[in-house]
Amino acid sequence: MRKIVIAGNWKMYKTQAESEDFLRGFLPYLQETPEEREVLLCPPFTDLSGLSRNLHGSRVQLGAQNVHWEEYGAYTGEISAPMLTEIGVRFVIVGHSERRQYFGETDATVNLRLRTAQRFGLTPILCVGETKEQRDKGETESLISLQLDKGLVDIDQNNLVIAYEPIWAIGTGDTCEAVEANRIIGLIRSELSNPNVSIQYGGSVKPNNIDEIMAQPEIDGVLVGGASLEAESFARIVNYKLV
Ligand SMILES: O=C[C@H](O)COP(=O)(O)O
Repeated sequence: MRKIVIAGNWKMYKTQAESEDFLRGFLPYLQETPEEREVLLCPPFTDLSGLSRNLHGSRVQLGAQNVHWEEYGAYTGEISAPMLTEIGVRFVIVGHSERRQYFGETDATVNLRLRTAQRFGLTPILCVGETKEQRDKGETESLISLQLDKGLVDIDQNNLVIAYEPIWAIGTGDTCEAVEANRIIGLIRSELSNPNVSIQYGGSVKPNNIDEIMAQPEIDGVLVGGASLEAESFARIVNYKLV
């Protein structure tokens, strides 16, 4: 049985005080959320401890936006898996296109981070996706295959979420057609040894397109950036309607 995982990736937004404000507005909406939907917030590192305390006893899980592959060491600016698990973090985003684009993340380092996340009991969310240029050249399928082949070496597919995020759809308002996202996610699934891995769509998911996206049979959730920053908008996404 594939799980529905709906995650908000706050990227580099929200101070600790702002994150607490968000929570006060957001939590009441979860009374309407069907039990089987897993709800996840991935805030900046500085918000994790405070949110972890405030989320105690709630159904919202916490995710980090990155994790280093070593358990500890002289790696200025990085964060380790035990530091995250100690404060109640359960998920971690790995290989987001912004990490690949701005911080030199490669499929090889993505694989190292995935391995370490799993070794310490975190569930990684592996992000894959193509640029506009790669899509225009017809390279989408081969590029994603390569990202999966290299990223998933020796990875346990029983403790994994994948997010398909076409880079041209991130933060642009230019959502990938739901049917096309469904097609690519179906292709991703066909390359996995475990067909029950939850596969999310990410890229300009909004309250006005969530119902159509979640109506697609291959799509098991969403990874939401901008629209997860405001309580009411993320609540509408989490409480999507079955159409
Ligand atoms: O991780 C989330 C994605 O990058 C999507 O961001 P967005 O919803 O602002 O397009």
